[in-house]
Amino acid sequence: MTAAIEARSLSRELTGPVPVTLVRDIDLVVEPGEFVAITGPSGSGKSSLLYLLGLLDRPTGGEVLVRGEPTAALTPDQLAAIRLARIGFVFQFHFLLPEFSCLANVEIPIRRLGRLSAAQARDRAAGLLDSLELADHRKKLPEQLSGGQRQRVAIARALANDPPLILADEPTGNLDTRTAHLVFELFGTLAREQGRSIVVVTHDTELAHLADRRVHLVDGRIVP
Ligand SMILES: Nc1ncnc2c1ncn2[C@@H]1O[C@H](COP(=O)(O)OP(=O)(O)OP(=O)(O)O)[C@@H](O)[C@H]1O
Repeated sequence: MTAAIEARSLSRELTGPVPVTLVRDIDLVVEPGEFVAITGPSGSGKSSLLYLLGLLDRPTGGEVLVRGEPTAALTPDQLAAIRLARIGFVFQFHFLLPEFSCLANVEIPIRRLGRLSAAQARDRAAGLLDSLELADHRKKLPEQLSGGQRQRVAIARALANDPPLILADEPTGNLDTRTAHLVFELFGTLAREQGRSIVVVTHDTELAHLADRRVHLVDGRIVP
């Protein structure tokens, strides 16, 4: 099986008067349908690794392969095209557009992809919200929802491009324990039932146990 995403000897250093190593020598393979949690203390490099896997940052050593394809030689436009086609991002802060309804927040990125008519885009956005049990909240503004509901809208938006890979950086950092569990269970469902690969950064080791596998970072390295 071709890995959804793979890191080979991945390193990221910042040069300057005091060089900083964000991640060092990371080898990681994430298979289709696999749900992986990246854990580790604050400052251990979790976000840095996720940004590299998401092609939002470039490594200074090693490489990232998407579906077995090397990415090192690609231009910024080519990297953006891969992100658009293959990766959905979820962040700690939902970044929903406050003046638009939940439906519009999901519909707008679908329309930007330019593949569907306005009516089809609206139907798809509504379907995504329904599948995340947000059917009753389509017309509401983000501020009218709870934190967990808002994060579910953000996940629906991340699914706009039907990505085989979802990368999430502390998506439950703002949520209470019960809601955080529900969000992790949702990721598990997206992996098991829809075959998507999910990589979630969390400092919460209990939540991480809801993933199929845990990768623990200390000082930018994977430790057993
Ligand atoms: N642009 C930067 N300049 C200098 N140091 C940086 C920069 N970005 C990250 N760092 C440092 O690199 C290390 C790794 O940061 P990173 O955000 O990846 O860790 P993290 O495990 O996600 O932390 P947290 O759980 O606190 O979000 C930290 O020590 C951080 O201070």
